[in-house]
Amino acid sequence: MKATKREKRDTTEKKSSTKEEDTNGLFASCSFSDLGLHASLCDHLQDKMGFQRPTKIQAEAIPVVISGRHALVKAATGTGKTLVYLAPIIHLMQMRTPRIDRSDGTFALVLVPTRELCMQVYGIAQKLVHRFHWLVPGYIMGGENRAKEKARLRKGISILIATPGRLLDHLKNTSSFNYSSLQWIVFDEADMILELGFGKALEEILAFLGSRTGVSNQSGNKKSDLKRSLRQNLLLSATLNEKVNQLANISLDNPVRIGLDEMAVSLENEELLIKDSADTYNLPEQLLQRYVKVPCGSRLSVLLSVLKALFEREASQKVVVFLSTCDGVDFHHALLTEFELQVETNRILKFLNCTVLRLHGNMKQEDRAKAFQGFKTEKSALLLSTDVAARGLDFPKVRCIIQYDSPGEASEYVHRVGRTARLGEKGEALLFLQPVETDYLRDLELHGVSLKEYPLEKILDSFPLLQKGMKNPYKKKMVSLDMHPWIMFLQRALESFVSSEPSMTKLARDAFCSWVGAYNAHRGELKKIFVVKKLHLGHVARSFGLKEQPSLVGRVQANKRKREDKKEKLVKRRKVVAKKYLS
Ligand SMILES: Nc1ncnc2c1ncn2[C@@H]1O[C@H](COP(=O)(O)OP(=O)(O)OP(=O)(O)O)[C@@H](O)[C@H]1O
Repeated sequence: MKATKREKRDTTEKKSSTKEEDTNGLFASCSFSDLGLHASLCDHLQDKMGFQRPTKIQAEAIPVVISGRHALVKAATGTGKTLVYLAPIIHLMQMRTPRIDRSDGTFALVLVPTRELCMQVYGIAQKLVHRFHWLVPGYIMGGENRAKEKARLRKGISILIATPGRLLDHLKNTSSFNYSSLQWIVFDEADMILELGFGKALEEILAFLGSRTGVSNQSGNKKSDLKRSLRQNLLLSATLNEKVNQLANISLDNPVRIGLDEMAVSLENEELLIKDSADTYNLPEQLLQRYVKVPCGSRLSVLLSVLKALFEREASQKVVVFLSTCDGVDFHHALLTEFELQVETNRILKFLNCTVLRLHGNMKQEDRAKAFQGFKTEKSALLLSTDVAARGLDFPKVRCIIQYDSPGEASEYVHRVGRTARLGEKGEALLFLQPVETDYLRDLELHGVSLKEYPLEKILDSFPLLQKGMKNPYKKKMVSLDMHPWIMFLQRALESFVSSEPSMTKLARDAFCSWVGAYNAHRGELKKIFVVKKLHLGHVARSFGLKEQPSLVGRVQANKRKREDKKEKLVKRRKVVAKKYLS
């Protein structure tokens, strides 16, 4: 007898799931339909999206979401948390009778910290509603055209993905935005939303939408005859910690805790309390985590050498380098795109032979979107980014994460490295530290993260300069890394390249000044590890290919003025908005 399509699929599923369970233990042994999801949705997940089985976190959390309970979900990066909320919400929405119509307004709201994540979640929602054409996903976010967003909101968006600032803007100013039927609020990367300073905005948003009960300030005006259901709120992140306590308490009602062990959470005076002990983070087991100790003056040459070694080892691969500032991204992007090196007499070669992309918050929205999509689809590329790419972004097949500028808190480290080794894939991460910063390793260890040392000498010795009979003094006596012949050669070439082009020199100077500012902005305990006064600013300048240290005085004041101007403009704008809203 011929096997049916579903039987054939079941056999394939069994085979692939056994393999997956053997290799990484990430997947559950049940199927999506065992979790109670609608058959069409399960078929779509399997046939069109290639998801044969739920991951363990999906198997545990999806039934909870279907049950209607509020939930707090903590699970490692790249384990499929987006589906944890989107699949059951779509399942519940498609079941409603009468059918949801877009004119009924928004039923589910997903709040995310960044524009790129907003686009990404929207893309997944679009795929998941494929067989339920009456459900309309949409997004609103900073940088987009407000008038177009207003028009989309007027037509109706059933599943709305939003960044908090822009959502608040529409709640205040778009009267046609109908959220009277809102049933779900999801805070994806909840801790990051708060870290970005959106705490007050979230409180205002919840005041508009009704925090736990689902009684929003529009509920009374509801025109549709749909039955009002109770609100269900969900909070998710790989690093849920004590910082989300307040948000959890105003938004969640007796939540189910998933991935947070009993010891890490308590109930005090009816208030949920996530304790410091929740700060131990799970990282993908297969992720190779290393650090490299580099004196400040050689940082740039070592970065370039590591990148060259990576792309020469495997021409086709994707690498992300995290930097602390937008100016830093711009400078390194220009440098890595244009820098050439004379390897032999009359032979000049491009130093890095790969596509180099950049991403940061000061770029125009269309350039940001282009870079984000570009890095998603490229088979081989290098992405230079600030922390806008650190959270939630799912770039396929990223092989290596380099944290050239150190992250702040351990949670930032976890999310940055989480862009690789996703869903059981291989991945490696490299953290740059100066000798005076190595206490940071201890800080990471307190959060359950431990790193091995990277074999830098071996990599540097492999470059051609040494193979041509040059002596390596570095090998014989323990002199500084700055004296390694390859590093000396490269540093000279970099300095002459940066000084030969005025535009490049300007980029380097700006990047230097911003870097010092960012270094000085470390908070709390980290201020004791990253101490500007311990740095030799001349060596910092060398790490931007500058022969001399630029003056910081005028710039620091100019930056301060710029910040103050910006603040003033913001206050003015808020006043205008408030006036409009109150009148
Ligand atoms: N059941 C599944 N089977 C196969 N692939 C899956 C499954 N669930 C999710 N994925 C894929 O796994 C990848 C990671 O998913 P997702 O981005 O939701 O992870 P995450 O846990 O939210 O990560 P982060 O914490 O970094 O935001 C995505 O490419 C997604 O398409």
